[in-house]
Amino acid sequence: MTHVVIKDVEKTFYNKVEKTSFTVFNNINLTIKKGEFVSLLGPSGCGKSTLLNIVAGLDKASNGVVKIGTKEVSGPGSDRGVVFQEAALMPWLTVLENVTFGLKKQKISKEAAEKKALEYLKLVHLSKFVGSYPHELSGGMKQRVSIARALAMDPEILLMDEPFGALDEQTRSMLHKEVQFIWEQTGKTIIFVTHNIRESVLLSDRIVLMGTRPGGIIQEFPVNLPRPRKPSSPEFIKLEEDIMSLLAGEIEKVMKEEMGDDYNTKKASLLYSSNRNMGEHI
Ligand SMILES: Nc1ncnc2c1ncn2[C@@H]1O[C@H](COP(=O)(O)OP(=O)(O)OP(=O)(O)O)[C@@H](O)[C@H]1O
Repeated sequence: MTHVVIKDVEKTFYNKVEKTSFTVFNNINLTIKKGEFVSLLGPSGCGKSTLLNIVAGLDKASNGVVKIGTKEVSGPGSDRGVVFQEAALMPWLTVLENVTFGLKKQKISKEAAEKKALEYLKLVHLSKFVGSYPHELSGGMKQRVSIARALAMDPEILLMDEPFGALDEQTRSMLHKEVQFIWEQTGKTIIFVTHNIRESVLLSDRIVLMGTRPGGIIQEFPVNLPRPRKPSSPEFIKLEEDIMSLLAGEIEKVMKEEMGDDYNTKKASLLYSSNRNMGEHI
């Protein structure tokens, strides 16, 4: 069943002071099924976050429409929960209070809100930390609170914008397992932004590769590997390499543009072949 339809979407930013405009992408067409896990993958600046923000209703498309079911997106809504790279928890509230905070707008009793929050905190394995404050938690734990907070609102769709981008490798790997578990348990539709090829192959049903200058969808890759996936398996490595080779030119384009005279092909290939990150922090 179709869940999200992105039709002919374009985004152009206007700079009113300099009277210039910049089109991030145009003609984005994408259909996502109910319960599907889709990754938006691409080099820095290709517009992954912009597209996710348009689906979230936090930003407006310059042209085209986004529909959730039959309803056109015109702003944020409770049918979509967003998880950002930074957890953005309220430091003066406990873990439990942070999760129940968003539920206050829903017309449910305090007890029911707490029951719901506890249920999702259990799902992300934080039952022991309900009374802790954000500064007492690790980065990975904070991100799990923010996932629980989004899930407690019971959105149909979870929009995740590089949720593990700021975490160390071990924590990231643990959260990959958690997010797969959550997805299997809840059956949510997930749109997941990343520039990490391995992460996208590990998690998604389908990878939507985006390129830049001009921005758009380059290719879609269905990932038909059985779960749990093994990054060491030949099929996994083959898919990573197929994606990487397709995008090598894209990354080079971005790096050349951003580094100008400092660009060095040898250095670039060393930087990006080891972890298959596509132009992070350049
Ligand atoms: N509010 C804004 N005004 C002007 N330009 C913007 C605005 N937001 C984003 N951009 C530009 O749009 C382009 C796409 O940005 P976006 O953050 O969506 O890319 P991304 O693919 O998510 O990158 P990254 O992986 O680095 O987060 C960039 O060139 C960025 O500078």
